[in-house]
Amino acid sequence: MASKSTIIYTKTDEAPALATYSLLPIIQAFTRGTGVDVEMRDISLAGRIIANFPENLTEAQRIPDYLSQLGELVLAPEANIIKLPNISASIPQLKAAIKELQEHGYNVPDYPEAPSNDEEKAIQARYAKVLGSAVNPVLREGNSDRRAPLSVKAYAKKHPHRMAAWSVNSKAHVSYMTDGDFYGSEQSVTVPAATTVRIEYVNGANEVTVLKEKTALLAGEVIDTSVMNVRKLREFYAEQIEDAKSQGVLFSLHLKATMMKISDPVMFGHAVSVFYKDVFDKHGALLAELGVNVNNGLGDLYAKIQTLPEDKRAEIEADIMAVYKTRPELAMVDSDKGITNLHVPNDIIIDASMPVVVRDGGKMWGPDGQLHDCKAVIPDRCYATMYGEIVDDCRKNGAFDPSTIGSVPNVGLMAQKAEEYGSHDKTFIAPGDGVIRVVDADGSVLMSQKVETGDIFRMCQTKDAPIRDWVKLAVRRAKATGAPAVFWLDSNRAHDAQIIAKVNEYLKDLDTDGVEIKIMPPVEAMRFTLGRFRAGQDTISVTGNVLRDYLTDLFPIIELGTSSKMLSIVPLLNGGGLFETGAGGSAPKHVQQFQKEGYLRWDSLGEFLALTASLEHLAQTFGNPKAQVLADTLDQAIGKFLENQKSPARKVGQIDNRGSHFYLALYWAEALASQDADAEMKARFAGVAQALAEKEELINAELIAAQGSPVDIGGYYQPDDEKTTRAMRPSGTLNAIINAM
Ligand SMILES: NC(=O)C1=CN([C@@H]2O[C@H](COP(=O)(O)OP(=O)(O)OC[C@H]3O[C@@H](n4cnc5c(N)ncnc54)[C@H](OP(=O)(O)O)[C@@H]3O)[C@@H](O)[C@H]2O)C=CC1
Ligand SMILES: O=C(O)CCC(=O)C(=O)O
Ligand SMILES: [Mg+2]
Repeated sequence: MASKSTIIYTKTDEAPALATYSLLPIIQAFTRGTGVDVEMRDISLAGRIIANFPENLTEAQRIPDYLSQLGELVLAPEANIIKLPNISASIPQLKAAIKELQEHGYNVPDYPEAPSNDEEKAIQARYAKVLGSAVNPVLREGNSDRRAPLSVKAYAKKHPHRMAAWSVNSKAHVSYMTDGDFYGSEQSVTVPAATTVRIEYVNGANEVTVLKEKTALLAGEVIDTSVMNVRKLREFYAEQIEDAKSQGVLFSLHLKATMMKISDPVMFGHAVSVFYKDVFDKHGALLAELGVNVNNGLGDLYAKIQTLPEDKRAEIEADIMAVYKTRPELAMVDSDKGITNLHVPNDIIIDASMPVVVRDGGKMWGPDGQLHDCKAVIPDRCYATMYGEIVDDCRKNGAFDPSTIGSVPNVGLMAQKAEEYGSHDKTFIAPGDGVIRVVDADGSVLMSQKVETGDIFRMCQTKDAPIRDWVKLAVRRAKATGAPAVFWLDSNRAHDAQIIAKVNEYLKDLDTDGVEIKIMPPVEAMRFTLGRFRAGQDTISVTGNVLRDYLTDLFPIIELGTSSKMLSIVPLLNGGGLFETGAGGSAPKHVQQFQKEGYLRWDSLGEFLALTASLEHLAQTFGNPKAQVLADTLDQAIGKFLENQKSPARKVGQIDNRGSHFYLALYWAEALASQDADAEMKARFAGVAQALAEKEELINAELIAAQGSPVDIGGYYQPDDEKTTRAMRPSGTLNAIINAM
């Protein structure tokens, strides 16, 4: 396990993993001899699959269960982790990763989609630990503090990114259910003392089936239950499909099937089977026989009908094409390849997809490869209404101007799997009509929800200590910035009502002198925040976990063009630090471009910012002055990096991720050579700075020469180390300088 001055740097997936091959050697070279060790831990999707099946693998193939180890480390005060974005895998992605590992000679088992015996059930249970958002909830043992650093915000104002115009006649809008959703059914209680509860289903004949035997609760913990009525959900989808058709707008669906890995794939699946109803009406029995799972998208149907005789397969494919004649056009992911919003559940993910609708003037890509007004379907009212508000605001007031708008940082409640984050093992599909209820250890029924067959029941839990910490963090940020802090809480939501009571109570214990604090339901909070935003004023959003996720992509994408430039800190409850690299994800499109044309447009600014915060935390916690020098000089280097516009561009022939790392190294070495706080470091880095500066032209030439043709990295989920190192470190001149440090 890590020693006190160790920074753990995570190996993850896709674009950030590629960037790591280039950036980590530079970081390790710069920290050498300073008492700071930077060690890598593999928590990639492939690494986590491997870690869960050691007995199937050779000694050389095995990877320790680093995620569990880090899950323990975050409880310790010395924790210092730089966490890069990772894939939260949908089932199609998990299957693809397994297939790739098998092709690489790893004897990991197939994913049993419909386990038929105990052995298969055990395998599925092991894979469940790898599926979906399986990393972040384990590491986020603290609440979330995400904001645009002042230098980054100033840069964005000076160099505003392009925002598409909004027309007052735009037909873009957000559609949500009016009843039968999670919002409408929520119940919530706060338990006064520690206890355990049982979740059980009771059918019409009063027969009880236990769904989850025991859930331990701490004193003061808030629990809530809610139900999505799927009959009403399907009616809603059908109406919205018709409405999109009659309005002539694209139909789009925005869910979080990756993070909300149990409930949202089911909601996604209902959209697929309603949209392609004619196909399922006609071929339902055959498709069921083939094991088609609509929750995995239409892509699953296409994959499974490949085994059919040619004429049958062609008939089904023709019936799919016929659907498009009667339905509205779908929002597209890749119109050239005919990949729609409903193809897989992980292509359009709400936190990243809705901000792009706002950025692009209310439009999404249509089947013709052009942008069109869209209907954004977000079934549950808990969070949909605030998106409705921002879309309406843009239609009324036009596009936001990044050169003048304010900033909306976020303080998010997420520690210890707060709210929906911890609901996965308490989400059930109702086996029949009846009730699902939560029963206390003493036999009293705490909550009872009416369900119909197939309904989605969800229970969440939110511990008291994280809530106290979150309120404290909000006040701290408001004091530090002078910006008002708005708690986005809706007293009409049962869960929020419980949280509001706690917020009001805990605020009394804090020094709130001179701090403006408000509590508003999401729609009003959005209205209030946007008014200030357009006037160039900053407003802190203080939210639960889901709004944390949504707002920390939404506002950064409007303000900065991408959420990857955010400072994203998780002050761990026990004193350690988790430093996330931006607020965005692992950018799969960037990998496609890299493989096709040897150009990586991934911006590592999030890594730079996280590293600065991590070094600073280490310096202050363990009194390491060299780490403070590294942090201060890195901060200066980032300033110069922004000023000189050394972020990756987008096209071959221009600076890419690798070139941006070179400039960071150059500026960091120059700043170290110019400081006077540490003479030894000053002397050591003088030579490095000089060598890098002298070779600037040659290094750039070598880096640009590596672009422009396809790159083979030997795998997508498990790239080959040697091939990827070669691809990501193509400048012999730069490597020689870094390796000699
Ligand atoms: N913290 C975490 O671990 C998170 C993980 N994820 C995971 O990431 C994957 C992809 O999610 P997705 O919804 O596509 O969202 P992403 O944020 O990964 O990507 C959406 C778009 O944002 C832009 N972008 C994101 N990061 C960068 C960057 N560093 N530099 C430049 N541009 C960037 C890119 O735009 P453009 O194409 O215009 O360049 C990219 O195509 C999923 O598997 C998801 O589960 C998602 C969020 C957080
Ligand atoms: O854990 C996940 O699946 C995604 C997390 C995310 O999007 C975020 O924290 O912003
Ligand atoms: Mg997010």
